[in-house]
Amino acid sequence: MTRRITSWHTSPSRPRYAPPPGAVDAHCHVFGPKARFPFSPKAKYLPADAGPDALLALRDYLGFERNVIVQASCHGTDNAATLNAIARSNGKARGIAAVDPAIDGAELDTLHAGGIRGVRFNFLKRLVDDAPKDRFLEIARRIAPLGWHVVVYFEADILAELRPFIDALPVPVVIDHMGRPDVSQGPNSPDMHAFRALMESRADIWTKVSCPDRLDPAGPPYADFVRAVRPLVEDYPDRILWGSDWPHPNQQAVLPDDGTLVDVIPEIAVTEALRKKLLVDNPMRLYWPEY
Ligand SMILES: O=C(O)/C=C(\CC(=O)C(=O)O)C(=O)O
Repeated sequence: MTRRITSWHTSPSRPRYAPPPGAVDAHCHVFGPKARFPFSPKAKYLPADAGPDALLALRDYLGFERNVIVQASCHGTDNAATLNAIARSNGKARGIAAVDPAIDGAELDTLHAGGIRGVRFNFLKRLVDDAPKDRFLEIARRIAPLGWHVVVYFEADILAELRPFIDALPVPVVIDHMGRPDVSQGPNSPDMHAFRALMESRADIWTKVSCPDRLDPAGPPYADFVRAVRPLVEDYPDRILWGSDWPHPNQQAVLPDDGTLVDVIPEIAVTEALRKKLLVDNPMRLYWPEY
């Protein structure tokens, strides 16, 4: 693995849809820059640099005000690149870390001071070597006093197996990309039923209604994604978040156009009130509760 990959569009279109003032892109990443923030020896992909300058420029270009930067697996449990990007944002970014179970209280406090508000548990076998549930539960117990939450990333085929683990998490839970359902099966598919059962199981589970590019291989205008996801937005308006997923790790086969992704927002959240919850009120409640 030596060739560094570019998974993002270098000249995305300008979206037709203008997000409301204060809009938050609640799922994005940074890669490096590698010279300062080397990738993990265990990284499953080796991306080109996609650092804070590019992220913040894209934020402005797309009409957003804030970012939630999620530690990408290529940086392992060294959160320095994510912390650097948060520090560069002038208070307009917060983050989600990946941590080792051995992390001590002082290190957690340092992460909190640097803008981290949760940890991510990644269950995708192509991205991580192991995902030890018992150790993840230990971490979740450790972060509870900080008021943090956990972000869980998995694919639909392991949701049933993960349910006891998710049920046992003692802090709020955010599910990435709705647990990657097969959206081509529509809004009433077995995947969507299982996911809705999870959303019903407790009041503090949230989800990101994001990544049409990953979930809908038919591509723009992502009609299957819109058909499957719109009812979810309407049924859980206070527990949904949206994220661009820039720089789209591993999406180099078909580079997603970020402007087109933003234009999906009014298709899944069809009223101004829903869009304000999705893009402003909900992420602010979770990531900037002091406002
Ligand atoms: O960020 C995403 O949504 C998805 C990823 C990458 C990732 O999560 C990581 O590297 O940590 C993926 O599916 O390859």
